[in-house]
Amino acid sequence: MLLSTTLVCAIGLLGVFHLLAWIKFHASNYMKMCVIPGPPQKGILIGNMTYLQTTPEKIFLRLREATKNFYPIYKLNALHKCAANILNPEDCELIMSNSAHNQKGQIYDLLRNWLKDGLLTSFGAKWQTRRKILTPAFHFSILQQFVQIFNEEAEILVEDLKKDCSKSYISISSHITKFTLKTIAETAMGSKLKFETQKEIDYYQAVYDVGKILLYRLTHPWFIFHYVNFFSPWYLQEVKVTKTLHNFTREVIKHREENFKDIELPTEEHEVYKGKKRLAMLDLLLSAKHKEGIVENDGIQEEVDTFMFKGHDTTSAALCFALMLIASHSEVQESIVAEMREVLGDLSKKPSYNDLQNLKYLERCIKETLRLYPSVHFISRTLGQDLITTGGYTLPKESNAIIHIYDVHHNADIYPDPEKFDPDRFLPENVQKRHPYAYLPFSAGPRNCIGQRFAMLELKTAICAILANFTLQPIDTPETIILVVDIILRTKEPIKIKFVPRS
Ligand code: HEM
Repeated sequence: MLLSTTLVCAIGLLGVFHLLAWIKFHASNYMKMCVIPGPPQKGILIGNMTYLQTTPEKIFLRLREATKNFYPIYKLNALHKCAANILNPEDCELIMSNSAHNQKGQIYDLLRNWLKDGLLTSFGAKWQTRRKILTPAFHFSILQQFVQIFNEEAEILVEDLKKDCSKSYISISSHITKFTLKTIAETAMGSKLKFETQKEIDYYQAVYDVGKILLYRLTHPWFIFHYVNFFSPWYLQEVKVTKTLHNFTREVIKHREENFKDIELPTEEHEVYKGKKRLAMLDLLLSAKHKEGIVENDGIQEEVDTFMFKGHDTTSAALCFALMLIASHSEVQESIVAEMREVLGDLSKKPSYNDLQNLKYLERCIKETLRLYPSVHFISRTLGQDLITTGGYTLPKESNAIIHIYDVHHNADIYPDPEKFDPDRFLPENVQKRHPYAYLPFSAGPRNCIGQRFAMLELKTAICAILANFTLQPIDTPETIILVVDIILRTKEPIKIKFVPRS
């Protein structure tokens, strides 16, 4: 009896010590960050939650307003956490170039039910091993093979658009999302989706539903925290949708693994590059599992889910914005088509990998699209050590830093007349004049986007296929769309464009 009472007391005391240490740690971080300016708060706990608890379009505007008022840095508080919001290239560099700050910020907890601990969300040794396994999947010889898939899927997209082009406009986002989802499914998992079977339709619906749930959590920031999320009205729906997503990818992996022997995996690393057969990213993971035992089934699933998410939503948003900008700037559209004629000879020719590399003007248009509308408009890190910003503020170890890529890209001192669509900003001589961290659509430093060259090729292929078949006329324009905060930058309503068949 005495022993058990002593044990309970000891555990209780330990708990109290832990709690005190935890309070001391957060209070000390809070005090250090107090001096950073920021929007008005309502007490320590509520902080800026009410400032951010409004509609997604108003949150978007409030963030821009905060940038205007507090540049180059401001703080936001929620519960016991304080985040520094970083707006200038110099501080971005301090954080992104230093691998001590490689750990993602708390906001990524939103994604953990779905993506678990995949390449996007993991850090440390696990992230390093996975990045090493997956990097060969983006070697140029593998990307060369993917161009065929991009062309096949772009052709299906064009056929889809042809069915609707007699209408006065097409709301493009569902067409484009299907294209990018199918493209990533085939390249990442070796799986050709048609969205005809019930399982595929359910998966497509689940990808859509999970986006809505994540947006709800993002705009009700207390639900970002796991222990609070249990009380979210969407929690059970999130569990159900996540199960559908996981069941689908688990089955695809199982099927691919059963046929694993037929896939002719490379035996040496250099054979990955020489392989004549199309290799899906999943094959590299299966190879790592079977040959080296360095990744388990759960690990493979984390990565497949991560690639399905990161590989479709980002490119879909970028393609929608690019098409809107091209439709709204007829002179740019003509110049892209003129370049296509020059490089391809005949507009109906499917571009090869080399053709795509030679479409330099189109590349500048895509870069400028991603400047104006960076699909990933913010990223966040947990700082691995104290950091002193260029303005002299100390950001303590373990505090969160949010890098607002959107605001860096819209800074008038870096990009004069920042709302103007001007692809020539990306002429080499103009790029040279800017700070290397002034353009961050794919992030930068060790945790940059592994799929950036993949994305550029996919976007170019789709735009070529569309412009070879249609002239685009504007319905929505940069002036009429309403941008909203989401994990990915989106418009409030799907973008509308008129597609006129090219004679
Ligand atoms: C226009 C298209 C794309 C944009 C704008 C984009 C942007 C980004 C950004 C900003 C990051 C850093 C995220 C962070 O630090 O939190 C990132 C990471 C990542 N991206 Fe992309 N991405 C695009 C396309 C793709 C594609 C097509 C794939 C896959 C095929 C992909 C896979 C990933 C992965 C796996 C990561 C995590 C990398 C790591 O932490 O090691 N992305 N992307």
